[in-house]
Amino acid sequence: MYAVIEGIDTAGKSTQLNLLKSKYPKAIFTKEPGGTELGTKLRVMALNGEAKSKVAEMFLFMADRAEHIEQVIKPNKNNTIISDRSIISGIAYSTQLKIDQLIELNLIATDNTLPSHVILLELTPEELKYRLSQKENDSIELRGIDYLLNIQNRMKETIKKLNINYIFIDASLKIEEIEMKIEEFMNGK
Ligand SMILES: Nc1ncnc2c1ncn2[C@@H]1O[C@H](COP(=O)(O)OP(=O)(O)OP(=O)(O)O)[C@@H](O)[C@H]1O
Ligand SMILES: Cc1cn([C@H]2C[C@H](O)[C@@H](COP(=O)(O)O)O2)c(=O)[nH]c1=O
Repeated sequence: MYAVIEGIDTAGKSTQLNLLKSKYPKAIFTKEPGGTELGTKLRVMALNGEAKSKVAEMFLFMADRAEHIEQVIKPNKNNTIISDRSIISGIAYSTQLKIDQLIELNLIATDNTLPSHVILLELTPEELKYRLSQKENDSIELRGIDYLLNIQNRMKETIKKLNINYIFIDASLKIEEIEMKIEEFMNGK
Protein backbone atom coordinates (compact mmCIF):
# COMPACT_ATOMS: atom_id res chain seq x y z
CA MET A 1 0.00 0.00 0.00
CA TYR A 2 1.21 3.51 -0.89
CA ALA A 3 -1.10 5.79 1.10
CA VAL A 4 -0.81 9.57 1.10
CA ILE A 5 -2.27 12.22 3.37
CA GLU A 6 -3.12 15.32 1.42
CA GLY A 7 -4.53 18.72 2.23
CA ILE A 8 -3.64 22.37 2.09
CA ASP A 9 -1.44 23.94 4.74
CA THR A 10 -2.80 23.44 8.30
CA ALA A 11 -5.36 20.79 7.23
CA GLY A 12 -4.13 18.48 9.99
CA LYS A 13 -1.87 16.11 8.06
CA SER A 14 0.95 15.97 10.65
CA THR A 15 -1.55 15.44 13.47
CA GLN A 16 -3.02 12.38 11.74
CA LEU A 17 0.38 11.06 10.61
CA ASN A 18 1.58 11.08 14.21
CA LEU A 19 -1.43 8.95 15.17
CA LEU A 20 -0.82 6.57 12.25
CA LYS A 21 2.79 6.05 13.37
CA SER A 22 1.69 4.13 16.45
CA LYS A 23 -0.88 2.09 14.47
CA TYR A 24 1.54 1.15 11.69
CA PRO A 25 4.90 0.67 13.47
CA LYS A 26 6.37 -1.24 10.52
CA ALA A 27 5.27 1.24 7.84
CA ILE A 28 7.67 3.55 6.03
CA PHE A 29 6.71 7.14 6.90
CA THR A 30 7.94 9.70 4.41
CA LYS A 31 7.14 13.12 2.97
CA GLU A 32 7.27 15.47 0.00
CA PRO A 33 9.11 17.73 -0.23
CA GLY A 34 12.13 16.58 1.77
CA GLY A 35 11.92 12.80 2.02
CA THR A 36 15.50 12.25 0.73
CA GLU A 37 18.94 13.82 1.22
CA LEU A 38 18.65 15.81 -2.01
CA GLY A 39 15.00 16.55 -1.20
CA THR A 40 15.98 18.17 2.11
CA LYS A 41 18.03 20.75 0.21
CA LEU A 42 15.36 21.23 -2.46
CA ARG A 43 12.71 21.73 0.25
CA VAL A 44 14.68 24.59 1.83
CA MET A 45 15.19 26.24 -1.57
CA ALA A 46 11.51 25.88 -2.52
CA LEU A 47 10.02 27.02 0.80
CA ASN A 48 12.42 29.94 1.30
CA GLY A 49 11.12 31.39 -1.95
CA GLU A 50 14.61 31.30 -3.56
CA ALA A 51 13.16 30.74 -7.04
CA LYS A 52 11.81 33.98 -8.48
CA SER A 53 10.23 32.07 -11.38
CA LYS A 54 7.10 30.04 -10.55
CA VAL A 55 8.15 27.49 -13.19
CA ALA A 56 11.56 27.12 -11.52
CA GLU A 57 9.77 26.60 -8.18
CA MET A 58 7.59 23.90 -9.75
CA PHE A 59 10.67 22.07 -11.05
CA LEU A 60 12.31 22.19 -7.61
CA PHE A 61 9.29 20.33 -6.21
CA MET A 62 9.28 17.98 -9.19
CA ALA A 63 12.99 17.17 -8.78
CA ASP A 64 12.23 16.36 -5.14
CA ARG A 65 9.38 14.08 -6.28
CA ALA A 66 11.51 12.21 -8.84
CA GLU A 67 14.24 11.55 -6.25
CA HIS A 68 11.66 10.50 -3.66
CA ILE A 69 10.05 7.98 -6.01
CA GLU A 70 13.44 6.44 -6.92
CA GLN A 71 14.93 6.43 -3.43
CA VAL A 72 11.94 5.76 -1.16
CA ILE A 73 8.76 4.64 -2.95
CA LYS A 74 10.05 2.11 -5.50
CA PRO A 75 12.49 0.30 -3.17
CA ASN A 76 9.68 -0.16 -0.62
CA LYS A 77 6.89 -1.10 -2.99
CA ASN A 78 6.18 -4.32 -1.06
CA ASN A 79 5.83 -2.49 2.27
CA THR A 80 3.22 -0.11 3.63
CA ILE A 81 4.28 3.43 2.75
CA ILE A 82 2.50 6.42 4.25
CA SER A 83 3.48 9.81 2.86
CA ASP A 84 2.84 13.39 3.91
CA ARG A 85 1.91 14.89 0.46
CA SER A 86 2.50 13.49 -3.04
CA ILE A 87 1.98 14.11 -6.76
CA ILE A 88 -1.46 15.52 -5.79
CA SER A 89 0.12 18.52 -4.03
CA GLY A 90 2.61 18.84 -6.88
CA ILE A 91 -0.15 19.27 -9.42
CA ALA A 92 -2.48 21.36 -7.27
CA TYR A 93 0.09 23.93 -6.13
CA SER A 94 1.46 24.56 -9.65
CA THR A 95 -1.28 26.96 -10.62
CA GLN A 96 0.55 28.40 -13.67
CA LEU A 97 -0.18 25.34 -15.82
CA LYS A 98 -3.31 23.34 -16.67
CA ILE A 99 -3.99 20.21 -14.63
CA ASP A 100 -3.77 17.93 -17.70
CA GLN A 101 -0.32 19.29 -18.63
CA LEU A 102 0.81 18.90 -15.03
CA ILE A 103 -0.38 15.30 -14.90
CA GLU A 104 1.83 14.52 -17.92
CA LEU A 105 4.88 16.25 -16.41
CA ASN A 106 4.42 14.73 -12.98
CA LEU A 107 3.97 11.22 -14.36
CA ILE A 108 7.43 11.63 -15.90
CA ALA A 109 8.76 12.63 -12.45
CA THR A 110 7.11 9.62 -10.80
CA ASP A 111 7.80 7.15 -13.63
CA ASN A 112 4.01 6.60 -13.71
CA THR A 113 3.93 5.60 -10.03
CA LEU A 114 0.75 6.72 -8.26
CA PRO A 115 -0.45 6.36 -4.67
CA SER A 116 -2.89 3.50 -4.05
CA HIS A 117 -4.86 5.41 -1.35
CA VAL A 118 -5.38 9.18 -1.05
CA ILE A 119 -6.77 10.76 2.12
CA LEU A 120 -7.68 14.43 1.61
CA LEU A 121 -8.36 16.55 4.69
CA GLU A 122 -10.67 19.33 3.57
CA LEU A 123 -10.78 22.73 5.34
CA THR A 124 -13.60 25.28 5.40
CA PRO A 125 -12.61 28.93 4.73
CA GLU A 126 -13.33 29.83 8.37
CA GLU A 127 -11.22 27.04 9.83
CA LEU A 128 -8.35 27.77 7.40
CA LYS A 129 -8.39 31.46 8.36
CA TYR A 130 -8.32 30.57 12.05
CA ARG A 131 -5.51 27.99 11.73
CA LEU A 132 -3.29 30.30 9.63
CA SER A 133 -3.75 33.07 12.19
CA GLN A 134 -2.36 30.76 14.87
CA LYS A 135 1.06 30.25 13.27
CA GLU A 136 3.94 31.98 11.56
CA ASN A 137 3.28 31.66 7.81
CA ASP A 138 5.91 30.54 5.26
CA SER A 139 6.20 32.03 1.75
CA ILE A 140 3.44 29.78 0.37
CA GLU A 141 1.01 30.32 3.27
CA LEU A 142 1.53 34.08 2.91
CA ARG A 143 -0.23 33.83 -0.49
CA GLY A 144 -3.46 33.79 1.51
CA ILE A 145 -6.79 32.07 1.98
CA ASP A 146 -8.20 32.43 -1.56
CA TYR A 147 -4.99 31.02 -3.02
CA LEU A 148 -5.08 28.01 -0.67
CA LEU A 149 -8.80 27.32 -1.22
CA ASN A 150 -8.16 27.28 -4.96
CA ILE A 151 -5.38 24.74 -4.34
CA GLN A 152 -7.80 22.61 -2.32
CA ASN A 153 -10.25 22.59 -5.27
CA ARG A 154 -7.41 21.68 -7.60
CA MET A 155 -6.44 18.80 -5.28
CA LYS A 156 -9.99 17.39 -5.47
CA GLU A 157 -10.08 17.75 -9.26
CA THR A 158 -6.64 16.11 -9.60
CA ILE A 159 -7.57 13.14 -7.40
CA LYS A 160 -10.70 12.50 -9.45
CA LYS A 161 -8.82 12.82 -12.75
CA LEU A 162 -6.11 10.39 -11.64
CA ASN A 163 -8.82 7.89 -10.74
CA ILE A 164 -7.15 6.87 -7.46
CA ASN A 165 -8.96 5.27 -4.53
CA TYR A 166 -9.73 8.28 -2.27
CA ILE A 167 -11.58 9.67 0.74
CA PHE A 168 -12.35 13.34 1.40
CA ILE A 169 -12.65 14.07 5.13
CA ASP A 170 -13.93 17.27 6.77
CA ALA A 171 -10.80 18.57 8.52
CA SER A 172 -12.91 20.42 11.11
CA LEU A 173 -14.13 17.16 12.65
CA LYS A 174 -12.63 16.12 15.97
CA ILE A 175 -9.12 14.63 15.67
CA GLU A 176 -10.40 11.20 16.88
CA GLU A 177 -13.27 11.19 14.35
CA ILE A 178 -10.85 11.87 11.50
CA GLU A 179 -8.53 9.18 12.85
CA MET A 180 -11.37 6.63 12.77
CA LYS A 181 -12.38 7.53 9.20
CA ILE A 182 -8.78 7.15 8.02
CA GLU A 183 -8.46 3.77 9.73
CA GLU A 184 -11.67 2.50 8.12
CA PHE A 185 -10.56 3.70 4.70
CA MET A 186 -7.12 2.11 5.00
CA ASN A 187 -8.67 -1.14 6.16
CA GLY A 188 -10.93 -1.11 3.10
CA LYS A 189 -14.20 -0.56 5.00
N1 LIG B 1 -9.20 18.04 13.77
C1 LIG B 1 -8.64 19.13 14.24
N2 LIG B 1 -9.39 20.03 14.90
C2 LIG B 1 -8.83 21.19 15.37
N3 LIG B 1 -7.52 21.52 15.24
C3 LIG B 1 -6.73 20.64 14.57
C4 LIG B 1 -7.25 19.41 14.06
N4 LIG B 1 -6.23 18.75 13.45
C5 LIG B 1 -5.14 19.53 13.59
N5 LIG B 1 -5.43 20.66 14.27
C6 LIG B 1 -4.52 21.78 14.58
O1 LIG B 1 -4.33 22.52 13.36
C7 LIG B 1 -2.97 22.96 13.25
C8 LIG B 1 -2.36 22.41 11.96
O2 LIG B 1 -2.28 20.99 12.09
P1 LIG B 1 -1.12 20.15 11.42
O3 LIG B 1 0.22 20.73 11.73
O4 LIG B 1 -1.36 18.72 11.77
O5 LIG B 1 -1.46 20.43 9.90
P2 LIG B 1 -0.61 20.14 8.58
O6 LIG B 1 -1.61 19.81 7.53
O7 LIG B 1 0.46 19.15 8.85
O8 LIG B 1 0.02 21.57 8.31
P3 LIG B 1 1.20 22.02 7.30
O9 LIG B 1 0.86 21.53 5.94
O10 LIG B 1 1.12 23.53 7.39
O11 LIG B 1 2.48 21.45 7.86
C9 LIG B 1 -2.27 22.49 14.53
O12 LIG B 1 -2.30 23.55 15.46
C10 LIG B 1 -3.14 21.33 15.01
O13 LIG B 1 -3.06 21.14 16.41
C1 LIG C 1 4.75 18.83 -2.61
C2 LIG C 1 4.53 20.30 -2.85
C3 LIG C 1 4.32 21.14 -1.80
N1 LIG C 1 4.11 22.45 -2.03
C4 LIG C 1 3.94 23.35 -0.87
C5 LIG C 1 2.84 23.02 0.07
C6 LIG C 1 3.31 23.58 1.39
O1 LIG C 1 3.02 24.98 1.43
C7 LIG C 1 4.80 23.37 1.32
C8 LIG C 1 5.25 22.11 2.01
O2 LIG C 1 5.25 22.29 3.37
P1 LIG C 1 4.64 21.18 4.41
O3 LIG C 1 5.32 21.49 5.69
O4 LIG C 1 5.00 19.86 3.88
O5 LIG C 1 3.17 21.41 4.46
O6 LIG C 1 5.12 23.28 -0.07
C9 LIG C 1 4.14 22.96 -3.31
O7 LIG C 1 3.96 24.19 -3.52
N2 LIG C 1 4.34 22.13 -4.35
C10 LIG C 1 4.55 20.81 -4.18
O8 LIG C 1 4.77 20.07 -5.17
